[in-house]
Amino acid sequence: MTAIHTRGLTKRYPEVAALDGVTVRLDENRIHGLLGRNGAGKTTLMQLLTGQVFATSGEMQVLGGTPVENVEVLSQTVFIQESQKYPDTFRAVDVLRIAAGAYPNWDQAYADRLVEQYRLPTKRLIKKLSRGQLSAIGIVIGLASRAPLTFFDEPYLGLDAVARQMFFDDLLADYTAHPRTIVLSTHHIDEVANLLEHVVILDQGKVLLEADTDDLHDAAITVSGKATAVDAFLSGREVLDRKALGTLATATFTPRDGDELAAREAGLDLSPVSLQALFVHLTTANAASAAEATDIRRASDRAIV
Ligand SMILES: Nc1ncnc2c1ncn2[C@@H]1O[C@H](COP(=O)(O)OP(=O)(O)OP(=O)(O)O)[C@@H](O)[C@H]1O
Repeated sequence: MTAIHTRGLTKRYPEVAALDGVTVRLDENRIHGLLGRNGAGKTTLMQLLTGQVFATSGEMQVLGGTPVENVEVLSQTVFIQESQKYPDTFRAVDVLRIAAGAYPNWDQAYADRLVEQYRLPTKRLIKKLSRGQLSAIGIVIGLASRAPLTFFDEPYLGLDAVARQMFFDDLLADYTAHPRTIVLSTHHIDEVANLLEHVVILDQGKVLLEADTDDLHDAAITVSGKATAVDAFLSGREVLDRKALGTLATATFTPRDGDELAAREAGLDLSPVSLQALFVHLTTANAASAAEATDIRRASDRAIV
């Protein structure tokens, strides 16, 4: 079943098209990664999908309906934003009490456990909390609400590495026990790569790549070895990236049938391309990478077949 389907979704501001003809399909009960460099349009897409801003044009279906002023859809949705503001007199305990009343699937015992785990001082005024503690409030709400559709927009600003890892572990454990659709925007790609089942990469408001992460692994391969052997092997192949260090070279390319065997026979080491490497490569030189993203998508489509 599809949780989210957009067609040609566009949001124009006077100076910029924050989203420009975005067509994506996100299946339900999966963890989707929304990746993109600063200003790519990630937050805007989430704001549109949660009815917080209006589209300029295009269509979207969220849990079978429009999210705009639709209580039925919005009551099943939680959106954790990095820039969430709270009234000056509020303490975390006040926010959590409101969240408990707002989300039908709220699990209070789980929320209490998370509060302890993230060492959240619930009685202190929110305006006195550190950046990481503020993020922890969002994480507790995002997880304990168990909303069928959960959006996390960079939810861990200010969290230290331990707390961040804790969040990824909690997310995976709770998602496994209570499957739901999760959309996570992040710049920490390597840290979440194992968690993501499907990714959408946005660049300047457009979809650069949409693919299942399993298929991406088949869509590009990294070879390394002696530079002369690597270059001989790459001849006639679609190269995405090549780096040399002295007499050694590493290159990422789009494989065709039989390429893995051929690389081994050429004495090269093979490794799956990392999502982070692919992301950096695709988003650094936009014009060239749009064509490459199309090639990778074709390759990942072949992998699906
Ligand atoms: N309310 C607004 N008015 C004008 N421009 C906006 C508005 N909101 C977003 N934009 C612009 O739209 C583009 C996309 O912004 P958005 O916040 O969606 O990006 P993002 O991918 O979430 O970025 P980041 O990773 O830095 O948070 C940016 O160029 C931004 O400046």
